[in-house]
Amino acid sequence: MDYILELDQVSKRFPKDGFVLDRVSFSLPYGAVMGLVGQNGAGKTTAIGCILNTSSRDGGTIRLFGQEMGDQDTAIREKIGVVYDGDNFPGYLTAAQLSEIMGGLYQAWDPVLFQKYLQDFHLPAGQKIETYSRGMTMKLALFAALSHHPKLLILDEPTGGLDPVMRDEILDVFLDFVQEEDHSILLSSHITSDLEKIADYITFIHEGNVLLTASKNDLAYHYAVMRCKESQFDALDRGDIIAYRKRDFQIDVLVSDGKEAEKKYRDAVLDHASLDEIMLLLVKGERV
Ligand SMILES: Nc1ncnc2c1ncn2[C@@H]1O[C@H](COP(=O)(O)OP(=O)(O)OP(=O)(O)O)[C@@H](O)[C@H]1O
Repeated sequence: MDYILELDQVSKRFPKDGFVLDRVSFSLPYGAVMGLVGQNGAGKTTAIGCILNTSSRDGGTIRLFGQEMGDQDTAIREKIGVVYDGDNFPGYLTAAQLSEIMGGLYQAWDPVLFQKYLQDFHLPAGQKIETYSRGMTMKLALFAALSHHPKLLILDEPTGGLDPVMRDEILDVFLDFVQEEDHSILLSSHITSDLEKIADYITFIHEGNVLLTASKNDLAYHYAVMRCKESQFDALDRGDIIAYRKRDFQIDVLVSDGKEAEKKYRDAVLDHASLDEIMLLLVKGERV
């Protein structure tokens, strides 16, 4: 399989607060959307900073479009559209002025496409960006990222703080973007329902470590939560248990192959594992 983005054992330390991004590895294929999920402070933004080379790393390799990106690598940067959580542009600019500035930064800047986005999504070109609502600002950032014809979109919490209608509109723009088979998206998000809708792959990150990286189909069709009594839990092969959590009257056990588990443990009760529940079990659960 060809990958648009590959992280291999990427590490980054912040000695002052003791945070370590610890040998993070994952790969994003062409034509796919990967969701980077994790709690606040898990290391998502740090990982994105390493990918974009805005943050130096202490170890590991990152390949974009099959190459390692150097500091002056404008050709690779041209092919990446980036949207950060929060303010992406100075508020005193209008969208029309922003278009002129972007034209100077990106060879492939397409003012006609940018203008079309502004019109289609009712963003006033002559109004200062600081007067935009949060949703309008996020849309503007996304359209600016798309208007230099990138192949890879990297989005840090692009739908955070948006209402469901606005989120849905933005998710549709993402889905439209990945219709092209050489386009991919890496997005970090806390909103697992968004990822259920658009992600093909999910990477769970916790305290700087990748806990799990898998295709969403694999998670949806194979991963399951087994509800066990204590005696059933004791009889499980330890190798079948990814993580477990003791509750009042049962033990929830995350397994990677629900159908196998159903065959093997005839009296087992198995439920579909939602992203939220997988995350909860990986983060709060215990390992054997
Ligand atoms: N420039 C920095 N200097 C020192 N510590 C930093 C710096 N940037 C991030 N950190 C620390 O690294 C850890 C991971 O932060 P990061 O922003 O990557 O997490 P995140 O998963 O993106 O969180 P959130 O969902 O809240 O945005 C945190 O403990 C944070 O304090």
